[in-house]
Amino acid sequence: MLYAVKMDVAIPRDLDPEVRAETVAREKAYSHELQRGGEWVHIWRMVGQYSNLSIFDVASNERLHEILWNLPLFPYMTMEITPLAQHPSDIAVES
Ligand SMILES: O=C(O)CC1=CCC(=O)O1
Repeated sequence: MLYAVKMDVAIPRDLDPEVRAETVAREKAYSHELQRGGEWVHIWRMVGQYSNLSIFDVASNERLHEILWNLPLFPYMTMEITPLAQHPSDIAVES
């Protein structure tokens, strides 16, 4: 199941800089692990924003929830989640 997830990050300005750096480093490592495992298919920076647009390919709604809930930056994020379906004009799937 494919999902587009827009993540807007808003880390409080007064967060301890060490906690901030450590949380961002854990977020990166967690993201890399899921990318290597094939569930986090794409991550794009949204120009001019502390936001990303990501594509996930996961087995279920529950699995996506688990992944997102465990993001180290989850407490500082707002997300918009869009389930994706094949488009009939996609030449990659046209028969
Ligand atoms: O910087 C972001 O957009 C938040 C984020 C998600 C995965 C990652 O490494 O950073």
